[in-house]
Amino acid sequence: MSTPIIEFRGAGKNFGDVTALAGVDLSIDAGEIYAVIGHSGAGKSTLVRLINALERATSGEVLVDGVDITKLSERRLREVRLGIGMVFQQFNLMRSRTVFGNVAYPLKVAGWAKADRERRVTELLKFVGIADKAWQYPDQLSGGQKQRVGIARALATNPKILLADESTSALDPETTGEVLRLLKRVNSEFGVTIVVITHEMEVVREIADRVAVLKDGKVIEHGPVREVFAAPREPTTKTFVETVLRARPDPADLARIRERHPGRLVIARVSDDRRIGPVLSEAISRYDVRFEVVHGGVKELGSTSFGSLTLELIGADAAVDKLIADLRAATDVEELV
Ligand SMILES: Nc1ncnc2c1ncn2[C@@H]1O[C@H](COP(=O)(O)OP(=O)(O)OP(=O)(O)O)[C@@H](O)[C@H]1O
Repeated sequence: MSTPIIEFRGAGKNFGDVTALAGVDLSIDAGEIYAVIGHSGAGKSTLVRLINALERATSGEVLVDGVDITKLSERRLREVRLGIGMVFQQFNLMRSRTVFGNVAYPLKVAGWAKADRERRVTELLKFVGIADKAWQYPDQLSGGQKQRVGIARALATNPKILLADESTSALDPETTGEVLRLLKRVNSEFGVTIVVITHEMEVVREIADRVAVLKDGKVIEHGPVREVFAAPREPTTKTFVETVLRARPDPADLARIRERHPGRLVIARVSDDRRIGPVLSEAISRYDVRFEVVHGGVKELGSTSFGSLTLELIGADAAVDKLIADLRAATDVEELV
């Protein structure tokens, strides 16, 4: 049985007339990587800020390690916050301190002895791969290196939870990939629960076990990443998934496809458990319909693959209708009209 380390129970947050979060129910297990995705203004930062009580919920409960933190005094909250690390995309490093000094800072605040601090900082800088930069200043570092310092600093006091804000990504895609792989190591080697907020589905695909989609302050869909990718239900989720797959022809592609393919066009979602092969293999013999794959993309996710294929179906209208109906029994199919 997995144990929730963070639980939202009907949690809401209003800023005056603005409802940033409304009745959020969400449960994050110890040791998992949980992604929260949503467009700008959906409420992601607010959700994360409720976890370390930088904001207080205006309704409902937020449990961290079984304790409802909405009811705690500031003094008790400081203790809870010690168990939660935070990595900001804007880095928030102190420019006047060296890399070493930045990572050592939270240990100093927590009252660690000098020798212990030095040992811990050295170990952390090695772990994040910037031991050789210990005596440099933030301004001398690249974005990726700064992010590594931020991760080392966030891990300094051995938090159980790490909150990572990837939503205003200041890094190029390659560096983002390196940072995500580092976060994965933090999770697998130290068992740290990671909550990552993002507006990129590629980030979700690369790193997360489960994902929640936020829209207008509500969780509209959540589940294991593989399931959400294979069968997104809500239109917002479908759009996010499509940005990763790039499987849907954009209007310019579609215009070119139409010039060469006058038959009816459908987009079929495919995954390991949504196979269209059996239906298509009988297209000619059973339906007297020819088909051609005219566009598509299939990606790997863990041990499964998923994606979308755009097919041209050529045959009598009634026959094509029948084939589409049988494809629909196997998966989501959309006709492009
Ligand atoms: N301190 C605040 N005072 C007033 N309104 C706020 C405050 N913080 C957030 N909001 C509002 O709450 C809503 C959710 O904001 P939030 O920052 O949580 O969204 P987000 O999904 O993190 O967006 P982004 O991706 O742009 O950071 C928005 O309408 C925002 O304007």
